[in-house]
Amino acid sequence: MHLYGTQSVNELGHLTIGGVDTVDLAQVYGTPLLVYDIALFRERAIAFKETFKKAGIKAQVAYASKAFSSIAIYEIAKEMDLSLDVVSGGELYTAATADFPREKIHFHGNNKSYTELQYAFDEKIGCIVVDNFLEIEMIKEISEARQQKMQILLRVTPGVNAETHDFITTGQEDSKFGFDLKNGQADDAFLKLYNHPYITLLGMHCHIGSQIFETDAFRIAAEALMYKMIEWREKFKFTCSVLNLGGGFGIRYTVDDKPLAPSKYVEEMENVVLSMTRKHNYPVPEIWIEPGRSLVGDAGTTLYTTGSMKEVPGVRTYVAVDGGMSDNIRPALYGAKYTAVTANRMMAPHSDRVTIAGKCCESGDKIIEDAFIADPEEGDLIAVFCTGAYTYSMASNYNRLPKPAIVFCENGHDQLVVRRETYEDIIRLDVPLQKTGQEVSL
Ligand SMILES: Cc1ncc(COP(=O)(O)O)c(C=O)c1O
Ligand SMILES: N[C@@H](CCCC[NH3+])C(=O)O
Repeated sequence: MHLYGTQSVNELGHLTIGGVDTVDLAQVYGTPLLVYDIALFRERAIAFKETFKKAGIKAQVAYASKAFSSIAIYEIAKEMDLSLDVVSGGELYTAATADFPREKIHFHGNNKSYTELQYAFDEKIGCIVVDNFLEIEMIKEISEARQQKMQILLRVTPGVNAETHDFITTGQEDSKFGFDLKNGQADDAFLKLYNHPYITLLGMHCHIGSQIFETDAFRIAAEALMYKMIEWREKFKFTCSVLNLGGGFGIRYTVDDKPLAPSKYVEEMENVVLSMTRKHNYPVPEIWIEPGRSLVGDAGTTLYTTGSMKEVPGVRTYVAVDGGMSDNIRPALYGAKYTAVTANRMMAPHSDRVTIAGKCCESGDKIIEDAFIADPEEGDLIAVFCTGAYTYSMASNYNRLPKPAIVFCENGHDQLVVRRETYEDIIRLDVPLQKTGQEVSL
């Protein structure tokens, strides 16, 4: 049994997270409940930052908050002196509500709307990561109309195919994101922005994919971007001051995943940048990175209560829990694998092989096939590990299930940071038909 971060087992045989008994958490807040180990988040943030510091390289570590966005996690990110990636007006609004330092907010997205871009200017954020030609025109128009400066990075696709699930690779040429580095698009984008009175081009950005376990792909991407930067200096006498290499650092969902320490990814990037800048006498750019999953993924654990069970003789036993694909779509969407334990009976042998099913009306609503838990009983508390990234942020109200509550635990204390949805929340946007006395014809 692999435990993460501050997880432990107390004298009652209960799983604890951040020094808090998960059985108590379930009683106080109900289930499903998403519990974050905040010390683990902090540890990871420090590991990324310290590696740059040791090498004496100026850096920004931006939390890619699409992985999990809430006011409280932005407050923790602020405390940890991280920067922040947002990909929508909604994430920016959440960041503004958390009073996140605007100059450390970077705005991403392959189809930012005019309104979203205006909002970014209103908030005077630190940087817009420009993704396409339409966006270039919109940013020019807004900055000129307002006579307001804006810093930008150009997002490019370096043609790197990182080994991960097809849907979560982004650095290959056939991608909806960014300007192609090889076919001249990136140069065209550069020329449209170069020497603009209000737009300050800081440098280049790429993000090659997610849940990556090797450093080669990052090295190849970093080299490709550095070569382009060197070319722009030769051709246009322009020097990039920022190289943003994105996120994508893998975590351990199951025994098959072998993630590297944060320092390993960062050191590889540093080595490429330092050796190429030395060789080409190029000023060392600031390196920016954007970890999402590796900051929050294994810091999150979902607690479910077991309900009905069904044995299909000779095939499998289904153990149903009180959540499902509505709070974690990743197994259904990507075939993502997780591990689980029986949190209220950690000392019992975890030798029963079961399928943990959700409660949604879909046969594919399975959280884990072939989970090994204690001999299941109705009312057990199942803890599914590593659910901190891309679960709540991708959650839905399918079957009108209310979204779970979220609790942060640290040093023996727990705090509710997102309350559980109620049935009133579920219908809050519904507009009943107006009673006019006449039938509505649609
Ligand atoms: C541009 C960008 N940056 C950062 C991330 C964060 O990736 P991860 O959560 O894998 O670290 C993503 C998501 O893949 C992304 O699209
Ligand atoms: N949502 C994906 C990752 C997408 C990363 C964002 N570009 C996942 O759950 O793994």
